[in-house]
Amino acid sequence: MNASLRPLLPPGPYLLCDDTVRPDMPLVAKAERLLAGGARVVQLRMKRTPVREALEVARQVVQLCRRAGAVCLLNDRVDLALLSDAHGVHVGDEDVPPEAARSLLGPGRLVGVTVRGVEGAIAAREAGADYVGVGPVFGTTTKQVPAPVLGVEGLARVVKGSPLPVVGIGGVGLDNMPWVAATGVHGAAVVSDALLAQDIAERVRLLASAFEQGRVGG
Ligand SMILES: Cc1ncc(COP(=O)(O)OP(=O)(O)O)c(N)n1
Ligand SMILES: Cc1nc(C(=O)O)sc1CCOP(=O)(O)O
Ligand SMILES: [Mg+2]
Repeated sequence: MNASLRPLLPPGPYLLCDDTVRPDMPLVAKAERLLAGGARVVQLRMKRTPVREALEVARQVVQLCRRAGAVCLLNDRVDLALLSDAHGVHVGDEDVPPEAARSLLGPGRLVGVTVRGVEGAIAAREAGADYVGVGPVFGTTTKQVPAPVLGVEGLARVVKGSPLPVVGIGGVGLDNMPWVAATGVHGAAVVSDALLAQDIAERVRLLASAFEQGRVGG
C-alpha cells in the first residue's frame, strides 16, 4: 500500500479508551459510549488488561470504530494493532521505537509518537511518524509523566515548530479545550475528562464543540 493511502488522522478531540481510568467499566462499553458521542479518533490504552483479553478487546473496539467511521489506534502494542487490523499505533519512549513500528506496520497504517518538544518532533518525522503527541499540557493524575507541564504557551511553541501534526495531551478537558484548540493543535487528547463523565457520549459532543469554538480560524 502506498503512503498516500494511509488513513488521515481526523482533527479535533482524540479520545483515549483507557483501562486505568474508571476500571469498573468494560473497555468495549467505554468505546461504545465514546463513539456514540461522535469520537473520530479512539486510542485503546490497555495497561492492566491481560494480553489475550487485550487482543479480544482490540478486535472488538477496532470493529466498532470501523463501523462508526472512526480511526482506532493501539497504545504501545504494534503486535495487537496488526492482529486487530487497527489503523495504527501510538508509541512512546518505553515502547518499540517509531522506526521499528513503521517497519512492522508498513506504509498503510498510522504511527504516532510521544515527544516533549520541537527537536523530538523533527526526530519523529525522520523516524517515519505521522503525528506527535505532546504533553503534559496541564497537570494530570491519570499518569505520572516524567516531563514538566508545558501550558498553552509551551504547546503553542511546539505546534509552531513541529513538522508533524501535534496532538496535545495531559489535563485536557472541557474547561480548557478552547484554549488548547487555539494553539493550532491538530488534535486534543482526552482521557479522564471524558471517561469520568456521567454521560460519556454527551461529554464527547461537548468536547468537539469546545474544540471548534477555540480552533484557529474557527
Ligand atoms: C496522543 C498521545 N500522546 C502521548 C501519549 C503517551 O504515550 P506514552 O509516552 O507511550 O505513554 P503511555 O500512554 O504508554 O503511558 C499517548 N498515549 N497518546
Ligand atoms: C497518557 C498520558 N500521556 C501524557 C504525556 O504527557 O505524555 S499525559 C497522559 C494522561 C492524560 O490523561 P488525562 O487526559 O486524564 O489528563
Ligand atoms: Mg507507551
